[in-house]
Amino acid sequence: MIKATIHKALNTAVGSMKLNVQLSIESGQLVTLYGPSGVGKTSILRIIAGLLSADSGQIEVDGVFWLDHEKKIDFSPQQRKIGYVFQDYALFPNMTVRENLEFALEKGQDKNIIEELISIVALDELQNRKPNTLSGGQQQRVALARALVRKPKVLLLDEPLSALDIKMRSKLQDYILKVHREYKLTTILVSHDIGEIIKMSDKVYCLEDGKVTKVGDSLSVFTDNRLSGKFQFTGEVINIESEDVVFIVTVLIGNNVVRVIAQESEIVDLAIGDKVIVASKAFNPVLLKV
Ligand SMILES: Nc1ncnc2c1ncn2[C@@H]1O[C@H](COP(=O)(O)OP(=O)(O)OP(=O)(O)O)[C@@H](O)[C@H]1O
Repeated sequence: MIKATIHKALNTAVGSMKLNVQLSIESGQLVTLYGPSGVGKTSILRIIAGLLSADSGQIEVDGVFWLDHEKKIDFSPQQRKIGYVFQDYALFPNMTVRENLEFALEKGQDKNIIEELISIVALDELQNRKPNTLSGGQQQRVALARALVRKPKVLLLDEPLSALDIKMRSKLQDYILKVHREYKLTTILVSHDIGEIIKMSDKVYCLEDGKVTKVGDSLSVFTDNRLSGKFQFTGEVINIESEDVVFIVTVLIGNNVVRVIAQESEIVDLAIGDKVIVASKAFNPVLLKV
């Protein structure tokens, strides 16, 4: 179980912002941090990893305090059992896939973990290649495997899939879920993709201006239980046009474009770029802003 209380004054482009969050994550859960750019999601991950110091707070993982500001406990990043995957892979370009993994081994650590990880994320054929000869998805599989070499308890994923196309994302989501379950990890993911969040997470924390505004299981957080439809898709509004007495809202769902007829009352709050849920209600499509 991870219990964290984090306080940190951050300097944003428009002045200072106080990061004040409390997280409570059961062991084995996959939890997502969701919110607009600049609300402090990466800072939370970096503070948990020990890469950024909090002004005050506590981080307790399975009964061990990694951080207790009052008691002056502050574990180094090496002492925290963390695996960290970034959006930009951050692999060593001059090393092969296998060497990238071996470099992460601790002194004296059993090397069998390397074979195991190569096999679990299907890197057998690629293990002697250099990162710049691999696709983004393949590189991210290497980064994921590398983050697991030291057998972390906690896996931190900072928008790991946002540079990948939809097909690759879906494949990588499956790999992440596989390792999350197989290694019984507690995983914290940062993601903007609501479909991804619903597919992957047990719980989601919505953040605004450094504070948690909503927390719960992903489906109820994003639908607010307002919908009982048989299907629900999330997408982004790419056009709104009026036609006679109704409006046509064009929504990009994955790589499909869907046109939904809407009443004026449904579109008053809606703008291009908004995330929406398209669902069914009594056989009619309905739109709901997320
Ligand atoms: N070490 C630091 N000290 C003070 N302020 C910082 C520090 N690191 C980041 N910030 C500021 O904190 C704010 C939040 O940044 P952060 O990267 O945590 O947001 P985010 O929610 O992850 O955003 P994005 O989705 O764009 O990655 C930014 O305005 C950033 O400039």
